[in-house]
Amino acid sequence: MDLVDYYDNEKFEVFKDMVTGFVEDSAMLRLGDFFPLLGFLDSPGARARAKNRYAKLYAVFDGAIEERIRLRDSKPGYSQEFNDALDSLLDFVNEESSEFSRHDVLMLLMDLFVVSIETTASTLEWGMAELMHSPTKLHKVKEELQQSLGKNGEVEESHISKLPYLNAIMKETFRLHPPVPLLVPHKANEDVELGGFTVPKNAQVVVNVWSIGRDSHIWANPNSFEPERFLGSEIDFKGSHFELITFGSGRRICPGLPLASRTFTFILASLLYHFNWKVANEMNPENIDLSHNRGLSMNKAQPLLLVPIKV
Ligand code: HEM
Repeated sequence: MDLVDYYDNEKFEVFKDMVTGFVEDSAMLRLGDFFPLLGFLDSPGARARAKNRYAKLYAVFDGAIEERIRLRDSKPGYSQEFNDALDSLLDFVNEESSEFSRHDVLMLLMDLFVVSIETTASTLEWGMAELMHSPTKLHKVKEELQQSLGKNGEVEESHISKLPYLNAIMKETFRLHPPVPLLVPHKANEDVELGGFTVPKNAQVVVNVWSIGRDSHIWANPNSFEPERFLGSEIDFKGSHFELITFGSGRRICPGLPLASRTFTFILASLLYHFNWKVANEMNPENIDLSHNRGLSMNKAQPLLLVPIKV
């Protein structure tokens, strides 16, 4: 399903603005959602703005589904012209006694495109920014790639598990820059004793993974980007090491974890193996701004502007 035309920059920009605008407005909304008492601090109109953006995104996906259904209906024996995820999902809806509806397809696509794009893109931007800011680490990962892939190789998924430094960079990026810093609100099913406190039944529980990632009782030099800390370490982000739960843990752990981690490493490896990079506007890499934006989303305050140089 093509929501943006790769060669139509304008259409791409419109869609990108819709997604980023929706995420920004939702992040602003969240203060009152997480801490009801602080709801009065929420920007007036933010909820209405987010609703409006949501409605626009909804219309884009609804339109794309409608168009595909029309195409399928107009061609008897439609032979899956696109043969993509949307075709498979619609086939599934059409199966006899299927409990999966067209509305479910729409919601799934919204999750896939909105939740997954922003989170993965944000961590990739942070990973690149941290590496540009630390030339020795950048050099180290490029060397690892060169040694593993040789001179004229192609990055394949099968290479990734054999690149320990690249994997350590991913974990370090997830630790320092979790794109969902407070996870999503959970509710206690029953009274729970936790670290000497009682969490009463039905209490809303907010987990601050951002501060866990920067806790000096857990991590040495917590604010510093040091992928080396993960070399030879068992700590992973798959939900059983509570010092690194960027994707949550337990039953509601992010279902996109396998896709996100593969996408992160694959794209980062490809960008670093095939290109050298310099910061735009002749800026010294040491001066890259590494601050987060205001609000509760953890995007970079200033977008990272880099110029690729083909290797
Ligand atoms: C770096 C990338 C990502 C991060 C850090 C991330 C993180 C998270 C977190 C923290 C949650 C809430 C977990 C909780 O309840 O405690 C979540 C939920 C979710 N994520 Fe992700 N995510 C990422 C990418 C993705 C991708 C690629 C997809 C889809 C392909 C995805 C789909 C979802 C969905 C559908 C939920 C809701 C699950 C539920 O409510 O049971 N995420 N994610």
